[in-house]
Parts: sequence; structure tokens; C-alpha cells
Amino acid sequence: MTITHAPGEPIQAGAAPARTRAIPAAAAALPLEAPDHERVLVSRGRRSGLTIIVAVHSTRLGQALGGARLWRYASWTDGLADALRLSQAMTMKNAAAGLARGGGKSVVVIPEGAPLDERGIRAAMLDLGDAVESLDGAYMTAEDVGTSAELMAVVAERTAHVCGLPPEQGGVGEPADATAAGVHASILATVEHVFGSRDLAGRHLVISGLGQVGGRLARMLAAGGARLSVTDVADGKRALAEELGADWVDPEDAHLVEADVFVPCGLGGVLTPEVVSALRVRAVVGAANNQLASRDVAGLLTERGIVWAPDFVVNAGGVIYLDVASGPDAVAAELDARIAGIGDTVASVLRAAEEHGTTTLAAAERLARARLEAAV
Ligand SMILES: NC(=O)c1ccc[n+]([C@@H]2O[C@H](COP(=O)([O-])OP(=O)(O)OC[C@H]3O[C@@H](n4cnc5c(N)ncnc54)[C@H](O)[C@@H]3O)[C@@H](O)[C@H]2O)c1
Repeated sequence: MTITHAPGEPIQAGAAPARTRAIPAAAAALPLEAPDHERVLVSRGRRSGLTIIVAVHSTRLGQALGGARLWRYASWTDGLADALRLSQAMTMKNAAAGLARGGGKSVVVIPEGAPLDERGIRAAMLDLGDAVESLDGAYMTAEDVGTSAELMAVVAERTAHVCGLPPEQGGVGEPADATAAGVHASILATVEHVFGSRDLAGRHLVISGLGQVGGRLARMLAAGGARLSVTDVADGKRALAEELGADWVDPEDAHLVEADVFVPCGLGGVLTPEVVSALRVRAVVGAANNQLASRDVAGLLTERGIVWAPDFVVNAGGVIYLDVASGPDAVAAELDARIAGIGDTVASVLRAAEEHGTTTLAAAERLARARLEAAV
């Protein structure tokens, strides 16, 4: 099988879900300031010929943990900028989640216009394994956009510093169940903060994106008695809406629905100033990574009185799952408690923002920084 791509389209590899939009160029600009990362490895894969980047932002709390992205970029420097940004975000996510894990991320750069067949993907994963192994345990990789549990099994041929392999190969599999459970706990905490009760019966939620996480979440929310409006750019997801008795809205109109909570579970960058000024909800809580198109959007949400539960706190269920379930003494009860704890963290972040008169983004970052500083 040969996979070809239109420029700007992400690659689809292994069992990875389809992605329909490339990372916006603006998000991938290389910063002028020197990065504060501990180590950044840029190498040319000897088998694949592709640029392999591993960015270790921080190991202050422990071995860095973050996914491996197999993605198409206009240039290798765009891939580098993405790795720098994403690894830094993983430091904040892992710290806010209370994990003894630092932040890191790897990126395999697919040049625009270049086709990549299964052999090429396998070669790239072996090259990634060598790059990870060369860091002597400073970083552990996992699946991310464009990769999959199956591809992590290929990485594992070259390094032990990889998690999330398929269960039939002794791994813990993909973390979407845990991510959805963490988002659900976050929604309950946010609804309680805003409305004074965790009861979802009769609450109206709008879910944008019914993929691995959004689909599971829709089922959980429907079971809790919520009224749902849902959407996805993939028309095939209408079947789930019908099954759950949810209203279907057009993807571009989802943020215009008058409801209690907007739940972004598609791609990042969804909260632009334009979208925020048009929202007709009291809260935004969702799985999507990097929801804010820019940092100042956090202030716009606060000004509009819309409570935003920071994405890197809300969607940490996946990384908690990978950390706890991959450990030597994984206990299901501990995992459940840690996932449920995401709701407690969200509640304390929302309270702290209110008490200090800051954005919820600032409150969540303060929590993560405090944990990092305490570890020195
Ligand atoms: N899977 C996890 O465990 C996990 C963990 C942390 C964060 N996240 C983040 O959560 C989000 C969803 O992850 P996923 O694993 O469910 O991905 P997925 O690819 O399975 O699902 C995403 C869904 O969103 C839809 N979509 C894309 N653009 C859209 C748009 N503009 N409007 C409406 N729908 C759109 C896609 O068609 C797809 O059905 C991503 O941002 C991901 O980075 C996922």
C-alpha cells in the first residue's frame, strides 16, 4: 500500500485515526528566543532519510513522557517548532496531572508532497526508536497524531522507552477510554462550579468531534441524562447522533448553539476571538489539545463570563493511563482514582482563578509551576 497526500494533509498511518487538517503555519513558527529545553535531538533517520526530532523539555519531575507525531510539514524547522512547543506543553500537562514525569515530544517530519508507503513508515519508526534510545532514558515515547499502538510496537524493536503498545503485544493499548473519563470528570466539576450541581439531567451540551474521545464521551453524557447537540466533519458520525437521540448541527455552527457547555473534541485552535465572541454557553470543557488559538483568548473567555476548563488539565487522562498502566504495579483502582482526580484539579483551578481574579489558564499554569518548583 502506498499512501500519498495532498500538500498540507496529515499522513494516516497504521491504525491512527483520520485527521483532516494540517497544523496551521502560524502555530509552527520557530521562536526567536533560545528554547529552555534540556535537550533537543535533530537527526536524519538512517533507514527512512526523514528528519527525526526528539525534544526533551524537562525531566525535573522524572523521565519525560509525550507522544510521537508523524506529520507533514512545509519544512523541518516547522517540525522543530512543533516539537519545542508540544514538549513544553507536556511538561505543564504532566505536572498539572501530578505525575512524576517530565515533558517531551517527538516529531517525524514528512516533507510536503512526498509519498510514504508502509515500508517507509516502518523505517521511520525504527529510526525514531534509535533516536529515543540514544537519550539514555531521558524520554519515553507513545502514540500521537499520525502514529498508533501498532507503530509503537515497531519503535519497541529499537528501544524499551516506549509505552502504549497493543494489548496483544503486552502493551496497555490506546488511552481514549481514560481520556474520555477524565473529560467527563472535568465536565461534572465545571458544571458544579457554574450551576451549583453536578447533575447533568436536562443540561444541554454541544460536542464538536465524535472521534475516539468525543464518541465515548457522548455516550457517557447521554447516559447521565444530558441533552446533546453534536457534530463532526465526518458525516458518518450522524449514526451515533441518531443512536443517542442527539441533535445534529453543522460543524461550522456548533459554537453558535445556545447551550450550557461547549465540548470541543476535534482539533486544536478552535477557540479564536471570533468563535469566543459568538459562543452562547456558560462553559467550555473538552478533550481537544491546544484549544486556544492564542493566549489572549483566555482573557476574552473570562471577560465574557465563560468558564474555560484548561485543556491540558482536562485531557490528561490519556497520559495518566499510560504512566500508571505501564508501571510495574498497575492497580485498576489507583488508575480510576487518578482519573477521577482530574475533576478535583479542574475544580481547584476554577476556584483559584475566581479567587485571584485571573484567567483559568493562568491558574492552571501556576499549579503546574508550583509542582515543578517543589521538585527542585
Ligand atoms: N485520544 C486521546 O487519548 C487523547 C488524549 C489527549 C488529547 N486528545 C485530543 O483530543 C482530541 C480528539 O482526539 P481523538 O483521539 O478523539 O481524535 P480522533 O481523530 O479520533 O477524533 C477527532 C474527531 O474530530 C473530528 N473533527 C475534526 N475536525 C473537526 C471540526 N472542525 N469540527 C468537528 N469535528 C471535527 C474528526 O472527524 C474526528 O471524528 C484531539 O485534539 C486530541 O489531540 C486525545
